[in-house]
Amino acid sequence: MHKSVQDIINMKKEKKKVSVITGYDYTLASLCDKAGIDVLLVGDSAGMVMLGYENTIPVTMDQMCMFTEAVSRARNNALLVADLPFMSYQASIEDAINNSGKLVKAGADAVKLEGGSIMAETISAIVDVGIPVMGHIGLQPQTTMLSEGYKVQGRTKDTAIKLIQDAKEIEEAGVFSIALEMVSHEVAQIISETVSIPTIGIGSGANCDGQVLVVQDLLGMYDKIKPKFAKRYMNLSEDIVKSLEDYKSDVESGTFPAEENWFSMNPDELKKLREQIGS
Ligand SMILES: Nc1nc(=O)c2c([nH]1)NC[C@@H]1CN(c3ccc(C(=O)N[C@@H](CCC(=O)O)C(=O)O)cc3)CN21
Ligand SMILES: CC(C)C(=O)C(=O)O
Ligand SMILES: [Mg+2]
Repeated sequence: MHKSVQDIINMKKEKKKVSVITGYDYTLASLCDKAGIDVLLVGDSAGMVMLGYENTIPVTMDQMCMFTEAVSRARNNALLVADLPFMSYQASIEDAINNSGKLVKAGADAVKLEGGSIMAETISAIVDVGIPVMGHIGLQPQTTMLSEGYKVQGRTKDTAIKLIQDAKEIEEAGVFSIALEMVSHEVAQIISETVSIPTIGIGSGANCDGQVLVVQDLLGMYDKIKPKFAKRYMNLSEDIVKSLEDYKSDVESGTFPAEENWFSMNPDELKKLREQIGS
């Protein structure tokens, strides 16, 4: 049986750090699950990493459902959380509930949405119908059209107080965990000490209750943005390009395919064929 929302909540009490990976496809999600990652997040960053958009704004519910279905076929162990994409929950509580239901039917155990106190009512409405919600405060990529890009949040006293207040209000509204994206590490620590549910940091320092990274960032295969928090455990792009160059050169030289890569007829059948067609 895979991990439950309650298992993740309990990890904070047991002082165990929660490992979260954002992934979108069957193949990589299978490997994440095999590695024992606690939570697989089907993030709306899929729009950038899988579909090549500039930001997460264009991502649709249909796309999120497709990625969620793919990851759900891969997981045996992890909890599966899916992002509600831009405009799938902001316009009305009815939208939020309907679209959360779609992600659950696609295989998610919980949904994640961006926003602090202004989302409190929406969060409790989704939780009330029986769908667990992960919060997401700090940098909110779905609202960066209003600001100047992907910047650190909570560096001043007043923005810090707002973030702490947001965390408390969404905890009160019923989230089981809160993603803290690009929050100054001091504020992330205060929030983590204040709320009783696990905080999951990305670019928010070491005192969060867990960490999240995008799998393609971790493997070093997404080169378009290189945020300082995205530690590269491999430089897979280099290896992939090298392998593809080797393949191209093997095709051109005739080194590939070799005998081990092809299939033969039954020799008797080949003989009969030759006789019949006279070759
Ligand atoms: N592949 C990928 N990884 C992510 O972590 C990610 C996405 N996509 N898409 C959605 C958001 C956008 N994120 C981003 C994107 C860029 C920066 C960035 O450029 N950061 C710089 C500037 C920090 C500053 O000084 O304000 C950095 O050096 O970290 C940060 C977060 C995080 N999320
Ligand atoms: C980075 C995480 C928190 C996310 O929201 C995403 O991958 O979309
Ligand atoms: Mg997201």
